[in-house]
Amino acid sequence: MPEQSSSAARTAPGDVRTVACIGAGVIGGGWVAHFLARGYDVVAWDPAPDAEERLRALVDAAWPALQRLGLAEGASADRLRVAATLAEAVAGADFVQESAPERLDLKRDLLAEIDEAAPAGVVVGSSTSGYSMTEMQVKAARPERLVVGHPFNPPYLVPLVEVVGGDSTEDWAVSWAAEFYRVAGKEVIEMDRELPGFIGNRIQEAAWREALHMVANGEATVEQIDRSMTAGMGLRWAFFGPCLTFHLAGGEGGMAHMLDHFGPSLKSPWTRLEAPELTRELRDAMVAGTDEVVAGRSTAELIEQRDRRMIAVMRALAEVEAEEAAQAAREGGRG
Ligand SMILES: NC(=O)C1=CN([C@@H]2O[C@H](COP(=O)(O)OP(=O)(O)OC[C@H]3O[C@@H](n4cnc5c(N)ncnc54)[C@H](O)[C@@H]3O)[C@@H](O)[C@H]2O)C=CC1
Ligand SMILES: C[N+](C)(C)CC(=O)CC(=O)[O-]
Repeated sequence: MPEQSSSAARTAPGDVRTVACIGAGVIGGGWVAHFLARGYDVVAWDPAPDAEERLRALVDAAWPALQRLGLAEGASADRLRVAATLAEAVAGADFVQESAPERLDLKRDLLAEIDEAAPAGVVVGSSTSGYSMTEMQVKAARPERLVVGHPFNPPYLVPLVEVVGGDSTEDWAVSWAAEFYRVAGKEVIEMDRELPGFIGNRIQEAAWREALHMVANGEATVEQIDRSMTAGMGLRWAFFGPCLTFHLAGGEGGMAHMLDHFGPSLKSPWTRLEAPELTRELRDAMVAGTDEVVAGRSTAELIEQRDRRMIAVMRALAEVEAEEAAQAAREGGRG
């Protein structure tokens, strides 16, 4: 990590008033809706000729859901301004979120352009799905303030954002970005090191690649694959991640028993991914890490919490599905 530069953030995370969003497609538009709903002024820029029309349509479509979730004081879709140039968009920004296409060459040039135009001390977050900031910040004159702020679609509903700097990013910028995203209502994972694909995408890409293999080999249909998630583990993963879920697979014996019982299955052809050796060190690390998440709750308490939350998720889904079915019936049984 480079020496701390004399520059530090121009604005405290809690004093941000204006956010610039560069790139206003699926994700950039979702960020615009999120920041507007959290009560910020948002200035967007996107080179596409129809970008403003698309952007305002996306915000208008998202707004009812955001109103149901609860808008911040002073939040208004009217606080969106679309700038004619990138420089105009970032000139008065307290924070910049980049959401341009996932192309390394484009990100490098764009981050350098944003860096040149944005005031000193303004942190810039990239929505990149998997590039490291180290490889993206190579053309920037002031790379110390560039971080990854990887969201999940749609950013205005899915709370997670993964934050990590590059080799030329300074610690203050990573800490500032993590704190700003929290203040802006996001759930932050501040990573200790760069990892291609960060955390969430590595997990979901593993599932995604298996899904593609199964379809390619005629082993499962798209419908079966999606239903295996929505009627299976997806219900659990909304509130217990894969580790805590498998802790309960071990019953009273927890993660330790689960690994001892199902450890040999790691070598079964259940996946095309190479399994790690289940060493004693890995076993102990999984048990210790899970114990931290368990935080003293008994298996009975966890089972009760799991079942209560799963019933809540299932009831909420059933309620929405009944409303959708009734709506479809009113509309003449739309397919
Ligand atoms: N789509 C998704 O589910 C997610 C995407 N991301 C990341 O967000 C970023 C944007 O992805 P999407 O919104 O899906 O793509 P998109 O294609 O929907 O939007 C990209 C936007 O960037 C604009 N653009 C093109 N060249 C540009 C430039 N030089 N400067 C500024 N804007 C430019 C385009 O006009 C377009 O509106 C990518 O880095 C992607 O990996 C992150 C999380 C989820
Ligand atoms: C498909 N994707 C890799 C761009 C998805 C993400 O990056 C995160 C998400 O929204 O699932």
